Parts: sequence; C-alpha cells; structure tokens
Amino acid sequence: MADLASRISKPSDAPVDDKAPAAPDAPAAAEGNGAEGNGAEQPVDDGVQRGLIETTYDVEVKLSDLQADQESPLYSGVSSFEELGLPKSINDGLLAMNFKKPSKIQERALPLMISDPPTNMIAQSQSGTGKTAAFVLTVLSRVDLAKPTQPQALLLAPSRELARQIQGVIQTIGQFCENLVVEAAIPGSISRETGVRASVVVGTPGTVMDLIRRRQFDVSQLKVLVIDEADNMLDQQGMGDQCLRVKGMLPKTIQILLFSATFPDKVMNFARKYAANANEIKLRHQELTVKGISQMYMDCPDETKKYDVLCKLYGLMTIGSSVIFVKTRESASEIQRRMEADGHKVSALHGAYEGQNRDALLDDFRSGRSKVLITTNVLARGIDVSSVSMVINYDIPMKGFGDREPDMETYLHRIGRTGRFGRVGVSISFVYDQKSFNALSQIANHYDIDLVQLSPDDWDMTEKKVQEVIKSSRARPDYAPNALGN
Ligand SMILES: Nc1ncnc2c1ncn2[C@@H]1O[C@H](COP(=O)(O)OP(=O)(O)OP(=O)(O)O)[C@@H](O)[C@H]1O
Repeated sequence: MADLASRISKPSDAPVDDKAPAAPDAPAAAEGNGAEGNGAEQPVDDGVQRGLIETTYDVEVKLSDLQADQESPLYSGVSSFEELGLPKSINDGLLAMNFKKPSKIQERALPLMISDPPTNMIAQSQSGTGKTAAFVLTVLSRVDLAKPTQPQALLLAPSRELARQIQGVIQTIGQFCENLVVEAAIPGSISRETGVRASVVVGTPGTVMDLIRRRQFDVSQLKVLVIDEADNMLDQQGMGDQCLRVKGMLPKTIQILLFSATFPDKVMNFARKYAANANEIKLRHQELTVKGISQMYMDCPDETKKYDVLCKLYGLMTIGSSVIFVKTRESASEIQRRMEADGHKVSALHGAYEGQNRDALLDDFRSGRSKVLITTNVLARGIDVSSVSMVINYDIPMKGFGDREPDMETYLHRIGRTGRFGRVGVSISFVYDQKSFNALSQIANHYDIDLVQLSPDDWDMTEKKVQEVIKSSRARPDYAPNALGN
C-alpha cells in the first residue's frame, strides 16, 4: 500500500468501503468496440474537422519559451519544420495551422519515420505534445498522390471520435496536398456500393476488419499502418485480437508506427512483437505527467455528497470547458439528468448513444456551444479540445477483476484532456472512502505527483486554488480563432 501521508493527506473520517462496486461501464476499448456495431448505415462522413487547435500568436509567446526549454516535451532543437526536409505542400499545411516549430517527439521521431528504407517505430510522449502531427506527417510523406483512391496508409484508433479527429488533422495538414483523399472507416461511414476509395483511411479496428473481409477495402498497396493509443489497442483485454487480425491481412512489408502517452511493460512486450525491430522512443513513468496540469483532489465526506460538490464546482467550470469522467454510462446519464433538473446546461456522451448523436455532441463541445461534458472512458484518450481547462475524475479510474486496482494509464489520459501543448489546466479527482483514497495515493506515488488537497468545508480556499489556474489559462487567449478560422 502506498504511503498515504507522503503524497496526500488522509481524510480522517473516511469510512472503509465494503460495498460492492456498481457495474462498470465498458472500458475504453470495449466502448469504442461496442459502438461500432450500432447497425444502420449512416451517411458518409463529410470529413470536416471540428475544432482543431486554436493556436494564437499570444499563446506562442509562451510557447516559444517552452520550446526553448530543453526539459520541456515541447522543446525543439531545430528552428522550423522545414529543417526536417518535408515537402513544401506539407510545410504549407503546418504554417496554415500556425505550427512554427516541432515538439520533442515530432523532432525526434519524424526523421526516423520518414527515412528509407522504412523502419517501424514505437513512440511514447506525454499527452498533448503533438504525437498526431508526428504520424500524420509521416503518412503524408509516404502517400503517392497520383493514386488518390488507392489505399496506401491505414490509421487505427480506439473510438470513432478519435478516428474522426485524426481524419480532420490529416485533411488540415494536407490541405495543400493536391488530390489527397482521406476517409473514415467508422460505423456507417463507408458506402457499401463504392467501398473504400481513398489514399488514407482512418478507422476503428472492427469496422476496418469488416471492410477488408467484405473486400470493400483493397489493402494490397498499403505502405504504412499507424496505431494510435497503441497500448490500449494492443491490450489483450481490449482490441488486441482485432489489431492482430487486421495486421495479418496487410502486406508483410508494411511500416508499423505505434504511438501512445503510456506503454505499460506488459503491453510493451507485445508491441515489440507487433512492430518488429522498431526504433523506440520511451519515457520513464515519472516523466509522464504534464507540468501545466495542476492536479488536485477533493476530499468528499461520502459518496452521496459527491454530486453536491460537483454542482458547487460547476460555477467555476463555466469559465472554460470541462470534462467530467464517471465510471458508468448510467451514472453519466444520471448526473446529466440531475444537473439539468437543477438548471445547469451539460451534455453527456457515452457508448450507448448512436454514432451520429455522439458526433453531434462532441461537435457541440468542440465549438463551445456546450461547455460541460460528462463522459466515460470512451473519451479518455486522444480527444483534443484546447479550451478544456478542467477535468474532473468524479470516479477514480479502476481496473482489474472487481475494480481492485487503480487504472494508472487511464488516469493520465483522462487528465491529459486539459493542458494541451503547453496550456495550463486543472484536474480534480474525487475521493470519498478508503478505497478511492488508496487508489489515488497509488496513482500519485506511481507518477510522483504532489496532489493539492481541496476541501468542501473551505469553499473559499477551493475556489481560490482552482480559479488561480483556470484564470491563468484564460489569460492566454486559447479560444481565439486560428489561421483556419476553426
Ligand atoms: N508543433 C506544434 N506547434 C503548435 N501546436 C502543435 C504542434 N504540434 C501539435 N500541436 C497541437 O497540440 C495539440 C495536441 O496535439 P495532439 O492531439 O497530437 O497530442 P497527443 O500527443 O496526440 O496527445 P494525446 O496523448 O492526448 O493523444 C493539438 O491541438 C495540436 O494541434
């Protein structure tokens, strides 16, 4: 058991939890998976990116400081992307996105990935440090634009939301690459009549597997396979099987790129077999936390009081956008129902919703039309909405039989929905009993985090601590439109 006092102080009157935990929501992998099978054919995805980075010049003043700091994961030893030798059309796309300099992962991984002969890569970098652009640039550098409808690159992600987001990033960075066609292979997006007719395909593994089996996706010319959130995707508890089967159907010489912020040892061994002889960029687990995220915890008197505490925090949440993570779909809907009945405007998104509803909900959140999103682990990974200034772990993420252990990786991915690319943000994890308290202590010890305690008895102090961070995130006008007008 972790030394409680060393990281966070124990709530004195916390009762020991001996209640059976509620039925868990499907884990991230299963949620993405389950959502795939939601039946009816839907219109082809229009491919429009919602809510790409909203970089502004003011942000860059600070960003340039961070990018000059060798200790920062945003550090760059080169002064521009041009030095990495990418084609002009791609550099123009980066300029349009207002990306001036690469981050550390981009600078280190790109030269290894774009060189010939192609080599596999296993790459790890903290959340929000630009892994997407790293693999997207590689994909764009490999695609022969003279064959616009011949699939040449396949990217896999664990959820439809992440697949759509990656599709948008490819289209935006590739906006000056003539004839670039990108399709999303998510439930309902590919017409049965035409099949896949794109040079770049981004999808979820179940749908991709179906398309290949039905011969609606010609994989014979694929040159690159990217797996985002690779530790989650290759995990045998998750989509490991599907990813293995997909790989079995692809050309043997394909270049494989695996990316994630987390690579627990257990999955790493499998990853090394999946992507043989790969170059590796790895981090130690103490390096994984993002400095810009102020991690706090709220010491709730008991489980029934968590909702009241949440409602009080709501007043602070309206400042930026925020995400509330809960364990089950049912509790997401229940909290939404109660908050709405109390006159608050919130959205809930989880795997029980139909794909198109999910798309609309996330679009609303990206655009700022809705500011508070209640969700499950389905959105814990990869989702990039730069205006998120607060993440709440209403339930501490747990895993294992009977939810016995803290889910270290999911914690990191969840809080990583804020603090994107040098921005600041706050995460607040709710504890209310010995079990949740111990779980959070273990997480804090594992990542070497000094958690700040918040108390529902001293609301003034709580407000002060949270506002300090959120206001400074607001001082940086992250919400202004970028060069693309997104
Ligand atoms: N070189 C760059 N300059 C400025 N902004 C960048 C650069 N590279 C990426 N970004 C922006 O940083 C944000 C985070 O990038 P991205 O979503 O790729 O993070 P990630 O490392 O994949 O995170 P996660 O582990 O959460 O998936 C995005 O909004 C992206 O547009």
